[in-house]
Amino acid sequence: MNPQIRSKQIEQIVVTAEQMRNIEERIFSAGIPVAALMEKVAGKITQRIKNLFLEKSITPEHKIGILVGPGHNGGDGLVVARELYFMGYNIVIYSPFLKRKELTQTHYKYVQSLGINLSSNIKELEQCDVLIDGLFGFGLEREITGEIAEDINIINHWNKFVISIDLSSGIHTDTGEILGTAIRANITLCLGLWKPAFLQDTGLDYIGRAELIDFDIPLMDINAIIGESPILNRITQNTAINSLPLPRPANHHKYKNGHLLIIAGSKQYTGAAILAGLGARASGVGMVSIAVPNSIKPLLSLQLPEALIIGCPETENGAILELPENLDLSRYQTIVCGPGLTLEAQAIMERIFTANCAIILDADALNILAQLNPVFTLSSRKFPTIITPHLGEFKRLFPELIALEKNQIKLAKQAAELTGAIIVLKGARTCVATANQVWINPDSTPALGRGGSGDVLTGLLGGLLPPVILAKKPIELIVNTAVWWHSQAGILAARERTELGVDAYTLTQYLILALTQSLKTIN
Ligand SMILES: NC(=O)C1=CN([C@@H]2O[C@H](COP(=O)(O)OP(=O)(O)OC[C@H]3O[C@@H](n4cnc5c(N)ncnc54)[C@H](O)[C@@H]3O)[C@@H](O)[C@H]2O)[C@H](O)CC1
Ligand SMILES: [K+]
Repeated sequence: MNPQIRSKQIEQIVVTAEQMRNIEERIFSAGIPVAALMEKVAGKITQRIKNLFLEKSITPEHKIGILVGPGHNGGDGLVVARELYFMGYNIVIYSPFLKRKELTQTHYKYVQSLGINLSSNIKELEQCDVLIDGLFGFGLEREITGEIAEDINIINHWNKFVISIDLSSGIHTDTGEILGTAIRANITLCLGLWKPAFLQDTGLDYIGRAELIDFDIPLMDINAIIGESPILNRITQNTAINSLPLPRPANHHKYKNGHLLIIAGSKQYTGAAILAGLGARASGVGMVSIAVPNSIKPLLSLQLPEALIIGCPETENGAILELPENLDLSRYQTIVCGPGLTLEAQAIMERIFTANCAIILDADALNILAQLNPVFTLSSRKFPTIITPHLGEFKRLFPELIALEKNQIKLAKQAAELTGAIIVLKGARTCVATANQVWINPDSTPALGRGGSGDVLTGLLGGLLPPVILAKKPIELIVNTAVWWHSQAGILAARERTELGVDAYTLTQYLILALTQSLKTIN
């Protein structure tokens, strides 16, 4: 198979520890010997580590410490140690275990026979320039305690450059939770297929930069275990770009490209409406109408000359009191509601909840919804509903779920099952959940963690929906596209302006730039 096509398919897949074990079992029973596979995998890890050493100017004079666990993660570590030793690197192995799996023990015996330095004192690794962590991989199930936990804490305290094999030791493969303690890696080389730990906020600080090392597991074996439509999926550049309405049909006029209504803003939070409008601008939607309190209408017109600004009667404090009576909501394919509304805009919500088109609820619309029996309100909707809470808003909406579950992927999926809405649970690793599937955005930047960045996402998503709805296509995938695109803009802006330089307005200016760059690399 063409390696590029394979890589596009592989990068979308996520497997749990159990699924990985089952896939592994299939290929072992098909005939590849366990030792041969370990040799192949560790060879690929060694090659990648060698390149990382070149990038970091680490030469054979430097000292490399290898942490070796009792299972096959330790086995990988030992093969890497042996190969680096033969390349001339100065290696010291630390493996404080009395028992090892058979294959791991065999490799241990061999490195011993080669005379590679085996240390029994963690302090001796303090002289190392780099540490390679082969303590535990997807076989870790219980808490790390005792001497090995103390060792890990000492290692973390040293702040050395650490490369973890498969998973940073101590992280639970499926939940990303820290089991007692965990190695704080700079780079983690995930083996074969992505695991859920890489896609959740909990373990990210320990995983560092994540890279996938493909070792040619046949796709038929993967598919036999994960099925035709796997529940958990990674959003990739490929899936995101493919869902965009590009190229546009030559005969499309503005209304064929869809009409979005944004209901947002107040005297207090004027910027939120502007940012949502600028997010929508980048989507290429045919028409944007923005309903705001009357007093801020001139400001919106100035910032968004292409939009139709609808002034609404307002409360004493400058929030929307009601929508104009003659506002015909059936003209829009999508309504975005929420950014900067304040809780005072509660009176407009009944019309929004019963609107006969797709609605996207964000920010204050979610805070208002939280007071109105969210599960009942959302599940009563007859048209598509998307909600975009961060964890704080999610807690207010679904306190009963939060009481029983911590895992963000499960939480989002349960909320989608309960309500029938598409849940965009925002975080460092935003996930998009329907009742049947969850998609996770694997790449983002902490630069996006600031006020207004969510308003941009909501506007962008709002603008992307109408053409999809007009084309009568399913909307889930375009939600993924919005989440991915928004992050890519943040990543590009952070690269050019540092993580401090990505205010929400600047972010809007990077949306089209990020898309242009992606389109160049995908072709
Ligand atoms: N993915 C693949 O197909 C391949 C994976 N490889 C590597 O193998 C590991 C998984 O190996 P496994 O032996 O199943 O598990 P681990 O090495 O992660 O660890 C299990 C080992 O550790 C003991 N243990 C578990 N928890 C604890 C604890 N809290 N404290 C102490 N000891 C603990 C347990 O009893 C086992 O002995 C995978 O990550 C890859 O690195 C292959 O090399 C190639 C194919
Ligand atoms: K590891």
